[in-house]
Amino acid sequence: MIGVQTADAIRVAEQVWFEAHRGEGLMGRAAAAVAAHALEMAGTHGRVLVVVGRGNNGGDGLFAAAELARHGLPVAIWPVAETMHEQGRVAATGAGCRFVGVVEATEQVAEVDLVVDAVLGIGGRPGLRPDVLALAQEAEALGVPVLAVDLPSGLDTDSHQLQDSFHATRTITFAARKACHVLQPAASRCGEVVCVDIGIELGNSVLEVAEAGDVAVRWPVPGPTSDKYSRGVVGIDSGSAQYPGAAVLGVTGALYAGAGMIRFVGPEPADAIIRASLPSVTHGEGRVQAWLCGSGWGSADDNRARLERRLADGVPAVIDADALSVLPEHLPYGCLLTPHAGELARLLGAERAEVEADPIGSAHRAAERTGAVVLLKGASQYIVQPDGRVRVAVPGPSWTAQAGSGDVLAGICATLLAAGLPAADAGLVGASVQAMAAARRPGPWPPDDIAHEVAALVGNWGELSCR
Ligand SMILES: NC(=O)C1=CN([C@@H]2O[C@H](COP(=O)(O)OP(=O)(O)OC[C@H]3O[C@@H](n4cnc5c(N)ncnc54)[C@H](O)[C@@H]3O)[C@@H](O)[C@H]2O)[C@@H](O)CC1
Ligand SMILES: [K+]
Repeated sequence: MIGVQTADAIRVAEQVWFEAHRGEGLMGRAAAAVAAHALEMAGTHGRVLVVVGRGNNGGDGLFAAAELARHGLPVAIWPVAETMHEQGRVAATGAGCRFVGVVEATEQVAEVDLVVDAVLGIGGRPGLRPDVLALAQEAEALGVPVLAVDLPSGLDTDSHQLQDSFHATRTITFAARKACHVLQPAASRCGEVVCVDIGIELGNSVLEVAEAGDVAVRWPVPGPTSDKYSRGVVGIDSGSAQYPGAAVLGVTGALYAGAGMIRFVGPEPADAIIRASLPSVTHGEGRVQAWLCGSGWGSADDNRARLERRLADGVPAVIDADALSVLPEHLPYGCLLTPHAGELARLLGAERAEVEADPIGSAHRAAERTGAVVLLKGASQYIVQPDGRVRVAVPGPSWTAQAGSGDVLAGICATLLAAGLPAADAGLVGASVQAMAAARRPGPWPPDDIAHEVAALVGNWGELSCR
């Protein structure tokens, strides 16, 4: 898991470091890393424009500029504020960098091989001054590579929200990733994110982002003594006369994620379609280890009773879509709610915009209120537990933003719950595996094709664990 830290936590850790290592500087380490990446991106004869702000982020930029000039690269520096990091200025001047004003900097953008953005880092307020924004937009429009120091200036370090900012090709950050590097849409401005260890010690992270290896180790690969019951029986009550496809997709997700057995109890015409197209699915009531309810129910009058009937078994359930509007006071232990932003807003009696502005806080409110784990779906997928722990699934391509992806995902998660994974792991692993499968097959593939890709991906993990 990748731990994410706040700007405040970094500042505190830097302070602790300075108290223990008087006289030594962290900035030299940060600047050396920036210079190494700049050299790689610009090439040994590349021309570089470094845009520096007044704080320590600008200091990193000035020392990196000095290093590049010592390697023989022609370096121009635009200091955007009236003041700048003094030792950095001396180093850059001594190394032969040329200082330019806004007019020349703007002309230079079309000429250079790399722009280094060292305007604002973790001390920056969101947004950019108009002249700096104009240069950032010019670089983007011309396709000039941009290397951001710590974060693309203009972004809010601790937020997922988009601001007027540089659009980096690569971002070199220090000590740990911050929210803006990993959460969409802000992360889309960071390009490739490289995290450099500068030697400071950090405590617990505010949230964790899953990596492929975290998904593989949690996946319930069957062992030599597994049978269909021990692997997990999934009960699926989804679909309606209006939305039979949701049921077919949920069953497909469960099947290709490796359910030991599926009992489908949803209505026609989905029942007949599934009998005809997915013959391994059984039909009718029986014991299950987890339920999937809600996908494609529509706004029927009996949704509340339909959900109560399924929850009466007391086994964990994935509660999706229309069932999220009719939650009872008490849910069985271990349930997973799978709303998108609109559904979460309805559940909370809030506006969708409020959820989009504060996805983590909103998901946490729902988790606290219901006692269930919440998987909030979207470009970044948050798994939030009632105790406030937050994890983010492995990101995937935007192609999965299509009708039916959520139905498949609910089926995958229900399979994982039935296999015995705790709800937080079922949400994390389910959302991640779908994204990873989509990444293996980028393009406008329908969600059931991506479910097939899940089976191919997971099959490799099975082979690894059998060796
Ligand atoms: N503290 C340290 O020892 C280290 C700091 N490092 C660098 O230092 C950065 C943090 O430095 P600072 O705390 O000086 O903060 P920044 O360099 O991020 O910028 C803060 C300065 O810019 C001004 N400012 C803030 N928002 C603005 C806006 N929207 N428009 C115009 N001016 C604005 C502030 O008044 C302040 O003077 C990190 O991001 C990192 O790049 C690294 O060198 C590693 C070591
Ligand atoms: K920056």
